[in-house]
Amino acid sequence: MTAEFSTFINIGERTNVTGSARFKRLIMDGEYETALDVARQQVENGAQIIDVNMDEAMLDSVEAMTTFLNLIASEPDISRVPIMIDSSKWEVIEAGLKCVQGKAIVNSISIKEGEEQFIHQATLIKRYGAATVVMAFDEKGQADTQARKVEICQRSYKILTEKVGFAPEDIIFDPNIFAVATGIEEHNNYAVDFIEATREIRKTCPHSHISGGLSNISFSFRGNNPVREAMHSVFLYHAIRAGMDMGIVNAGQLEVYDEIPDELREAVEDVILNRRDDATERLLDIAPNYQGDGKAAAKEDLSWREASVNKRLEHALVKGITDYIIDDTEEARQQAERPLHVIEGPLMDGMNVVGDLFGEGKMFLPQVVKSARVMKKAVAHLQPYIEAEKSDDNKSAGKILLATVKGDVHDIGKNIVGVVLQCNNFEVIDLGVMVPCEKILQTAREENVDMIGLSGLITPSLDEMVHVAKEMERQEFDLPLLIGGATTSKAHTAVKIEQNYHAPVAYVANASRAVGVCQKLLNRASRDIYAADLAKEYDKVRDQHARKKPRSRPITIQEARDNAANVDFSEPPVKPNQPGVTPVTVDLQTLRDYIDWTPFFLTWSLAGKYPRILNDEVVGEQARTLFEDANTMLDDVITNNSLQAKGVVGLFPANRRGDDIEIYADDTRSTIIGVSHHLRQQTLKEKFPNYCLSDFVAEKGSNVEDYIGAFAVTAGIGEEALAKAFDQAGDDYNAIMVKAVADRLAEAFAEYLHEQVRKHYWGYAPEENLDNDALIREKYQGIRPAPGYAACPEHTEKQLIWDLLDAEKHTEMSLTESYAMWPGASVSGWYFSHPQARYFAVAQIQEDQVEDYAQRKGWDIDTARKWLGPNLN
Ligand SMILES: C[S@@+](CC[C@H](N)C(=O)[O-])C[C@H]1O[C@@H](n2cnc3c(N)ncnc32)[C@H](O)[C@@H]1O
Repeated sequence: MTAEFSTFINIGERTNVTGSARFKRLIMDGEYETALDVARQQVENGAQIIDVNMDEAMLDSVEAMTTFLNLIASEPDISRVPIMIDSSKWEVIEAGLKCVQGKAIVNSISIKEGEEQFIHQATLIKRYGAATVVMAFDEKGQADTQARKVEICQRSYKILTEKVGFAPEDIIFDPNIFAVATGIEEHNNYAVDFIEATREIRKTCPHSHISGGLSNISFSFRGNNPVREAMHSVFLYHAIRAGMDMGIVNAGQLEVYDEIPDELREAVEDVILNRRDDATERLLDIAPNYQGDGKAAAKEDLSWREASVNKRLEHALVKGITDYIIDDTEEARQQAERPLHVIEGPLMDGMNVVGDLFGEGKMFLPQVVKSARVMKKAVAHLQPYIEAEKSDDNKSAGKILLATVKGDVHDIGKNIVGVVLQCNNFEVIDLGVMVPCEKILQTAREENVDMIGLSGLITPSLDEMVHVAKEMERQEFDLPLLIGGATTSKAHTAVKIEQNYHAPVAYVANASRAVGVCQKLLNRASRDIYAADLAKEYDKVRDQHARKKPRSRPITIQEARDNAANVDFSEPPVKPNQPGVTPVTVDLQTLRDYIDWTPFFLTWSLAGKYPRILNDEVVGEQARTLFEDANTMLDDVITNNSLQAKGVVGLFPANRRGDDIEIYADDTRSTIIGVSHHLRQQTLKEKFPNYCLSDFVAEKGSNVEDYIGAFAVTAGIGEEALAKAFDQAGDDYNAIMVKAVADRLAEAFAEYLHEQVRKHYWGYAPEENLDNDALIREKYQGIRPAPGYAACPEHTEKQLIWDLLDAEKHTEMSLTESYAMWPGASVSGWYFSHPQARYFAVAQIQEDQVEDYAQRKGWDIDTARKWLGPNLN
């Protein structure tokens, strides 16, 4: 697998008031918490750095930058990526530097105002431990030619490293991407100037990085997206190979390099590489042909059937076409000396092409999973012949054991990693979900595996992974250990896991990284070098972690309570129409209309909002196929009744007592049937309250009779059996698809039931009339916070929901020892009806609250620390 694309760092740019109208409006209106969602979406969509810019004349930019960055600091899911502080005003940059605790990046400085100021600013940046973007700009202006770009960057590099003592790896040059094909002859070489300057700067300024804003290049083709996207793709293709390793690249504005029609690619390449004088005219001539649907013409093309059998196999693998695979495999078998040679030859060659295209960002995950399905079919066809030969010289790239750890049931991500590894000729032993440590280690021994990969989604799984690492050390294992899954991180791996185990431990951020990491770790020669690099990197992460200033100033729990949300209860809460516990059944056809499809595409690593994604220029075709497949699956499960949904809702009288909520049997409020415990934000808030969910329920003794709701829903009854059946038929794609669809149905059930509760069961919003889009955007009154999420991060509270609702009896849903819900496609939570109720993140809490919480829960302090671990420093 080639690494160029997978090491490219993508900078998110939506948190920029100059670039995003929506973000600007949110900031101008002071809606910072919603603006945070913009940042969060960027991270969820794969941005590895987020650029924050508050340069707007009507704004106090210093204040806006400070407020926003402080808010980001208390959102671990956002602040795990570095922040790029983007401003043309130095005071804004400095204000930003004061707020960011992790690694910040300044955007940007240059020698345009002279060396003295440059040195002064760089010295300050260095003091903050930040990296910086350096524009190719000097006293004479912005660099446009290769020579000027190189000269200014080299000069800046020399000053930074020699006079300021700046770490070269913290220098990111932006040698200016300018528009080409503008009709002005002097502009024709701009792309080449950038690419060649990049090559030279990377060579002469060791360890520095190169970045740039991609969309400028195609500016003159505004209005013709297919051509712009082809230009972006071609430019990036060459620039990355020359050493560009970062950039503002909107994935939605990028064509797959190999998919650009030949004629267009050639014309674009002529322009980008300035290969002929009439390049611009030629591109202008053909550009109109590619507007709109110009690319669709070749769809039904079966000409590939005329190629050689090896080429046909490759084509089928790359395109995921199963229709002819048995015939083609058989033809190849008859031509081969031995059946095994078909696997080792054309099939593996084809999979290598898939691996390379994926590694370069030219193929997407669902395509790879489909390729795997084709491969499996071919192998299944050959298997009897291979066995008849009694040959066992199977040359796998290595044997890898994968498992979701004890207490956790989530496995879509792990399954995808497994498929990707298999595509790359690794033998995968997948132990499934909820696998106890002993079983993992015992199987690893018995099967003599080369590596162990652990996965987990919920926070308690982090501790279980630490446990497995410690056990591996104690039992004297020497195998590399891979760590992955939604809540895992490089920081957690470095601080909590790696130190406990002497052999290599690697955090794998996503499926596309897995193959590269495994290959490096399984090759004896590269393993030691890679392991040493990893160890060094984790040392650095630990060091940064240890030196990290507290994210924001901690306050005592009393101070936090003194700044509780001021919630208005002058309007009496609505009494539920249907108090007590009510089981709910619903047919999947109804739920179908409530599905939020955007997360579905993300599961398959396709970023973009539904329905727009279906017409996205890059992933649109993939998204449409995937969407069609999901709907076929939905049709099937509905017709065959192979998945079922069950839920239960409970509405109870309740009042707040301190940070807890007492839940009563009936309106006499004399019998407490449960106490729901909550945590309060405990860092200094300048503009906001220190929220706790119980703030949204009226206080006991206030004479306000309030209520709370609880729910548990699943759409996963039948999910496991179905996934297993697909798995056994060698159809990983549909095995993953079932779970992805069941997950969507479960979330849809939660959305549907919440609406029913607002309008009927509780009935506090009987007139509500929202379409699905408005429901997804949570335009209704009230919230349904889910234990384990940021406002109520402590998972054991789910037990109370189970007890109050008798959830197991009504829904067949159960809780694991880590409080994961089984089946996987399940959702549970609380209902708060107050119009002021909102989501927030408890984030970091202090020892006094831990003690207080332990007392409220009846726990000893160690138990409290264990369950509150993710919110402790
Ligand atoms: C994870 S999304 C699920 C809905 C989304 N439309 C989907 O289909 O995936 C939003 C849900 O997560 C939970 N949630 C989000 N933020 C939360 C927070 N800060 N605290 C508690 N729960 C939260 C709530 O249950 C909310 O309804």
